[in-house]
Amino acid sequence: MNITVFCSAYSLDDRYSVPAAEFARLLGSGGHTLVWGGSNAGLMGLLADEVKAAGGRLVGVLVELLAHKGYQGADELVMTADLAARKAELLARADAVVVLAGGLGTLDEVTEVVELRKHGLHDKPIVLLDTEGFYAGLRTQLERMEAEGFLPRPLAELVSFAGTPAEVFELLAAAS
Ligand SMILES: C/C(=C\CNc1ncnc2c1ncn2[C@@H]1O[C@H](COP(=O)(O)O)[C@@H](O)[C@H]1O)CO
Repeated sequence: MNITVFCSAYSLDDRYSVPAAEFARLLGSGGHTLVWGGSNAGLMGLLADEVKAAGGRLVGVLVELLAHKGYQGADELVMTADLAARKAELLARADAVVVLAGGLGTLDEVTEVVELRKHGLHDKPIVLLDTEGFYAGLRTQLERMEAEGFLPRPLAELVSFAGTPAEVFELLAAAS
């Protein structure tokens, strides 16, 4: 399975880096391909290192602006002209999308893929790894949207939340 992952470009403490590394090892040892932003920065670089060490394949989707941060050792690197084209490529290449802890870049990416799913423009599963309750606030906001009529479809049809890296793969298996 090609799994597109969105996550922080910053180095984070063990609360986030340990589950991210565990997730990466499960991805690699499961014979999956990591599709990601192609960077060696922060959690993105850690993820790629661990997937590679576990025997997984790496497909990086870079944008020209950040090409100097490109990960050395990816099996495939795709260069896109701008951030919008990169987001489209990251989704096009995905069988599923997994979101680890991240900042505004990650939030932008997850919002877009959920919005596209809301409109029926793709049906790829989207799973957020809710490490340390990092996405509790986002989940509360989405549940309020659902409860108060802001969503045309049940929230459960748009996105799932996993508590552990292993649960991410259970949810992906159940969705396929
Ligand atoms: C932080 C630094 C460089 C950032 N380089 C990036 N290279 C590739 N992809 C990136 C980069 N920064 C953001 N992204 C994308 O957004 C997500 C991470 O953003 P966040 O704000 O940290 O959550 C990630 O999924 C990427 O696709 C200098 O060291």
